[in-house]
Amino acid sequence: MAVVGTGKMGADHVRRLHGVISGARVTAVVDIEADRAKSVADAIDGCTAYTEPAAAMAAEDVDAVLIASPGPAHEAALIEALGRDLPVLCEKPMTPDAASALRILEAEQRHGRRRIQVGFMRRYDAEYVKLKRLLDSGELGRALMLHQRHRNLTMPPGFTDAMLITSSVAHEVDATRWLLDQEITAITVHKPAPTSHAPAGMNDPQFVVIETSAGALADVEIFGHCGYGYQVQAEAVCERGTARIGDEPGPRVSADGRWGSRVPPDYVERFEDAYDREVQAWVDATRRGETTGPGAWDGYAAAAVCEAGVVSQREGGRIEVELIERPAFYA
Ligand SMILES: NC(=O)C1=CN([C@@H]2O[C@H](COP(=O)(O)OP(=O)(O)OC[C@H]3O[C@@H](n4cnc5c(N)ncnc54)[C@H](O)[C@@H]3O)[C@@H](O)[C@H]2O)C=CC1
Ligand SMILES: O=C1[C@@H](O)[C@H](O)[C@@H](O)[C@H](O)[C@H]1O
Repeated sequence: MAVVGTGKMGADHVRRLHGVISGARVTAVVDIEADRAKSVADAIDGCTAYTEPAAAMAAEDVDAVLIASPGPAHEAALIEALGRDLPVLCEKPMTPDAASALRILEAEQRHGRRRIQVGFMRRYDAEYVKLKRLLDSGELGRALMLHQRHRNLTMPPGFTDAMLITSSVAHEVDATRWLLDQEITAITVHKPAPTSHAPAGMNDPQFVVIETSAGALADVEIFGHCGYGYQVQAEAVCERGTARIGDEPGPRVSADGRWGSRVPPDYVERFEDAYDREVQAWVDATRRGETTGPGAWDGYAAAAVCEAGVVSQREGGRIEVELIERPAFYA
């Protein structure tokens, strides 16, 4: 298979595909930075480095593609993969806005067969899966509210206010839709006084309120520069009880006069198992000739909600989300 984009996520996925996952072999890696692709390819027997996604996808030994280039580059790579009938695991966001996401929905429907899985890996995280099962079981009754916290140690240079929504809150947008099995109908983004640790001019943290089709409310604290680690938590408030995840990712250690757990530095460590399960599930489905997991409809819905969120962030107030009717193809 080919991996497109060999930056932080792409290189980690290559490591995972090569050393952790069974049933797949990385034969091509692509990066517009030729040296970066070459250094990743050189570490793997039989792997060729490319600078053009189309050239890698045309290679005879490429049967599937993992896309981990930046969001704005996804549309072209997805169209190329669909044109070659290659199964794809595309990192989130599927595309950066609703119009481009719609073009992908239309292209996949014209293709006539689902080929795209989107990298919303929280659906494969053990704690999220347990929370989903609990909510689906009905034991706690109907879910009324979802409280979510998403804190990053720091953000890479160039990370913008809009990306807090399109790149970070995108995960809670998908988690809310998936956990509650409801579409999102409106979003409001609030901007408290920023932390002095954020770059000048950046509104960080932000507080997002999401309304759903069945009248549930979800909130998300997104904090890009919390300064102490990477922390993702969620609590569902239901009619007969509450359920909370994400409090304790590591073992509780007593040592040096202290007791407690550690906070991981980033998503690569916090969600390592989830990425492993996500990629293994994709490889297994691909080998069976199937496409499973979050798909292009989920990528489109998330893009539309995030786009509305960026409008709320910029202009203030509550913005309604307009989704097209869900095509039967994505039922
Ligand atoms: N699921 C998750 O938790 C996470 C997902 N991501 C997603 O993964 C993707 C990559 O993010 P990072 O690895 O953090 O970015 P990065 O900036 O570290 O790496 C991106 C790489 O893609 C290369 N690139 C740029 N345009 C390209 C093109 N047209 N074709 C091929 N290569 C190209 C760049 O040279 C760079 O090496 C993004 O879509 C991002 O949103 C990122 C972090 C976590
Ligand atoms: O996708 C991711 C990053 O792009 C984003 O910047 C982080 O905030 C998220 O936690 C991570 O999962």
